[in-house]
Amino acid sequence: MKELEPGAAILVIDDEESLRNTFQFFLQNQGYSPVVTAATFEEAVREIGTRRYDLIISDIVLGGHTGIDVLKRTRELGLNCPVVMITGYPTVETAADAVRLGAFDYIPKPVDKETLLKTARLALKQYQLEEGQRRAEQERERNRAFLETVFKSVTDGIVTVNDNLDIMELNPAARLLLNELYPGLVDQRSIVPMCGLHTFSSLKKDLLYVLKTGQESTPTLCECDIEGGRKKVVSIAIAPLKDGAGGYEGAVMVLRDLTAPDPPQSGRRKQFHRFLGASDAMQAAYTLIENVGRLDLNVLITGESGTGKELAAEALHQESHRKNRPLVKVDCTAIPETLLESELFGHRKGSFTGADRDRMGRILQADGGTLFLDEIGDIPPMMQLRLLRFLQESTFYPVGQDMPLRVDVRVIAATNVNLKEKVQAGAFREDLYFRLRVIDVILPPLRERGEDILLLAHHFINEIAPKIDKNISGISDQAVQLLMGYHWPGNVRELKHVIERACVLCPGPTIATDHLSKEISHPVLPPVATSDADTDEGSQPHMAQPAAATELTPAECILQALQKSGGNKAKAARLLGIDRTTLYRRIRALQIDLSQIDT
Ligand SMILES: Nc1ncnc2c1ncn2[C@@H]1O[C@H](COP(=O)(O)OP(=O)(O)OP(=O)(O)O)[C@@H](O)[C@H]1O
Repeated sequence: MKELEPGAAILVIDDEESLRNTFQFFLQNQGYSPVVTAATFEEAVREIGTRRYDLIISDIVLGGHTGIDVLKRTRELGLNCPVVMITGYPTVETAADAVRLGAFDYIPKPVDKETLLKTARLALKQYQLEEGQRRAEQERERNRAFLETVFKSVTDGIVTVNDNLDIMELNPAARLLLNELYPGLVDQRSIVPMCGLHTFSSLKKDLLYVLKTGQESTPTLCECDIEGGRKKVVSIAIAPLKDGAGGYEGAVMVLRDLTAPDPPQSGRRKQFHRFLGASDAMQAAYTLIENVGRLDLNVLITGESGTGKELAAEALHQESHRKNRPLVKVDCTAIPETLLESELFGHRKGSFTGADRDRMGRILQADGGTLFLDEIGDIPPMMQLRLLRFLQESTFYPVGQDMPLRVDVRVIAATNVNLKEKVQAGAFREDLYFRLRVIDVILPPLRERGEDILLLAHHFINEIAPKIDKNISGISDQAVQLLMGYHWPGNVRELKHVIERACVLCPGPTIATDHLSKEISHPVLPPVATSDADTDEGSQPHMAQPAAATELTPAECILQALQKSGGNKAKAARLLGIDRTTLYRRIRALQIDLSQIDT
């Protein structure tokens, strides 16, 4: 009788080719698919990292490794699929050990096909059952995570207290507000000291009423003095904290800040943390970072190279309640693939060749603070899986350790590749993408921040010139035009290098066109797309490397685009892959004579 487990994927690991092939042939014949084989521990680990298996059948002796190593690795990766050991008679005790360590079962050699089939069916059946339960648990966990996200992101402060008026939980908004109303209260983990303040004289009475009767209290409006001689008006509503079984286990306070907002800031900000820039695009980025910073959510920062993604991560950390805890940065591409795992998760002494002592990973270093994962788009599939597990559970296993560690870390990731496209191409896990991108901050390229180019250029001159004993005070009009007309593929980082070079070359007080590099004075621009279809909305052609560059000057490129669009500037901007304002700015900066265009 064939009992198929449709789609059940099986990995067979054995260093003996004939056995591998026999198992594969037999199991495939029974309808299991795919049945993949691996000859070594390393090959098996690679396989486990690249696809999902429902069952692993492993020889217990594997060259320098054992089937138990496979089992451990599988569990370290957070995978729960059953592992069945194949064992020779002399190693039955090791096999029994394997079962104690979590193997599903063992089959002694020579392997009887019926036993193999029976064990495989049993393992898959039990796995199916457990997976069902796990999925239900995950569903509950997702709901819980959703509620937690709401809890963390609402602007009202939410505090839960028990019968003794001890603080059980509070969201980031409550933490901020309570810190203003009563500095130090949150650390005392009790609401009692606040009840002692004259302003909150009815708070204790209301809390006790709710705790005693299980009824909501009438919301109160409190006016209180805060630091700097300012006042805050806060409404407090208290309700019983239901326990899901008809009873209640404490009270929940909802604090709403009703203070009239400060008058709008006069003028726009030219600086924000380490960012410089007064353009509209940067004003929007500053406000977003301010608002998102204080919410304890994972953030994905995207933007072209050199747009300041690291600065954004620093600013988000500084704006959060974690600012006095560490901000740990990891450039995922700077660390070789083989070391990335131990760099992030740490390792135990002896867990691999060269691990001569315990090592604390970056995640643990970031406990209580923020972990910044730069260039996240390039991490290998196995690391994607491990990171996902960490983000789902806030726990992780250092390499070679069986006991998980729990940490409280906010993750900020950054990438200059289009992660959504990578997800669509199957190169980045979708579940990880959504976990990382609870909120995204998109940094604009420099070419879309026209006025910032000069602001930054002058800032860099003031920073660099004194360091090399130069007295440089300005930039010639022609050089300004070139800087304004350039498309800055390397963004602010490139601008800084250009100014550094110009300062070195400039003998007098003014930077002139001669001091600018060839890319600026004779830029090679991306070729003009030939049809609207080449520049559909989502593909942002200016962000991609041009497939083939032309030797046209910027002015010629613009003229060519305008010719092609019959003088229609919106269409020409689309063809060039820039927005209309940038096109207008460049036309002005390059003093392009529009009368040359045949319309
Ligand atoms: N708005 C800005 N104001 C001042 N300096 C900036 C600004 N944006 C970027 N920089 C500077 O430009 C350089 C590059 O910034 P950063 O490393 O944050 O960019 P990035 O987007 O992370 O780049 P990559 O993707 O290549 O890692 C740094 O020296 C940074 O200080």
